[in-house]
Amino acid sequence: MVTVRAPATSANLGSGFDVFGVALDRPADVVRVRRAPETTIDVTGAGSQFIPEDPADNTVGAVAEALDAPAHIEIDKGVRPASGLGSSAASAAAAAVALNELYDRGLTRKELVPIAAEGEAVVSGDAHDDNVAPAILGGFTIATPSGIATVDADISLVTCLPDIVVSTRDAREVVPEGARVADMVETVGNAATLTTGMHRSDPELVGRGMEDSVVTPARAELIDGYSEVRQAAFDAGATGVTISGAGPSVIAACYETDRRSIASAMVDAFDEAGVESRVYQTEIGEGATFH
Ligand SMILES: Nc1ncnc2c1ncn2[C@@H]1O[C@H](COP(=O)(O)OP(=O)(O)OP(=O)(O)O)[C@@H](O)[C@H]1O
Ligand SMILES: N[C@@H](CCO)C(=O)O
Repeated sequence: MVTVRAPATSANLGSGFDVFGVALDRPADVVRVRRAPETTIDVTGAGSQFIPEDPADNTVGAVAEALDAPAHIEIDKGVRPASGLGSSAASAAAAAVALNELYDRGLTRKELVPIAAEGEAVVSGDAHDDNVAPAILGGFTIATPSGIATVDADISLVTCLPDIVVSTRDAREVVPEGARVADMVETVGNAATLTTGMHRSDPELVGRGMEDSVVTPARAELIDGYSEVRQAAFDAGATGVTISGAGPSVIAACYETDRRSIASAMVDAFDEAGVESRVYQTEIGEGATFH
C-alpha cells in the first residue's frame, strides 16, 4: 500500500490562463493504492457523492491506465469537486505519484505531470497541466507546452469557496475565442509582473499581475456576488483578487497581517449576495507528499 497527499491548487491567477498555478497548503486529497488485477476506485470525503467510481470517468482511472498500473485506489477527498481549487487534479496528482512508486516506474516528478493531466482530459476535455503541475511539484508553476518552470514563492493567500457549482467544462465554454492585441499586451505585462512578484515573494507585484480583462470577466458572470466579493477583499487589504481556476472560488493575494480580515470580508460579501461560503487562509505550499 502507498499513500500520497496532494494539495488543492489555484490555476490561472488571472493573467496566466492555462499556464500559471500555485499549490495551496490546504485543503488536500489523500489517495491510497494497492496492486490489483484491474483498477477499482472508492471515493469518500468532500463531495464524494458527485464523483464517479467508474475508472473510465474518474481522473485516477486515466492515470492508472496511462501508467499501466492497475490498482485498488481509495480517494479521501478534502478538495470539493467543481470548486476551482483543483479537485480533479489533486486526486490525479496523488494517484500519479503513488502508482509510480507502487509499480516502481521510476518517472521523475516532471515526467508525471503529463500523466496526471490525462485525468484532467477525462473531466474537462482538455489535458491542461496548470493544476496538476503545482499539485505534484509544489510552489508557483509555469506550465507551457515546451516545459515547466517552478518558483518556490512565499505569498499569503485567501481562497473563498461559495456554495455554487461551476464545472470546468462549463467555464471553458464561455472563454472568448480570441483577444484584441491591446488586451494581449496588457496580459503579457501582467503575467510578467506576477512572475517577478513570485520570484521576489512580493504580494504587491503578484496582486497587480493578477489582473486580466480577457477570460475573467466572462467567467465572473457565472459566480453570484463575484464583483462584491472582489471589492470587499480589496477594501480589507488584498493586493490582488481574481477567480481561482475555473471558479467558483475567488482567490486573494495579500500580506499575512491582512489575511484574517480579508477572509471574513469575503465570506460576509458572499453572504450579503445570498451565497454561503467557506474560506481557507492559506499560503503557497508543497506538492504531493508520501504519508
Ligand atoms: N477524483 C476526482 N476528484 C474530483 N472530481 C472528479 C474526480 N474524478 C472525476 N471527477 C469529476 O470532475 C469534475 C470536477 O472537476 P472540475 O475540473 O470541474 O473541478 P475542479 O477540479 O474543482 O476545478 P478547477 O480545475 O477549476 O480547479 C466533477 O464532475 C467530478 O465528478
Ligand atoms: N486553466 C483551467 C483550470 C481549470 O481546470 C481553466 O481555467 O479552465
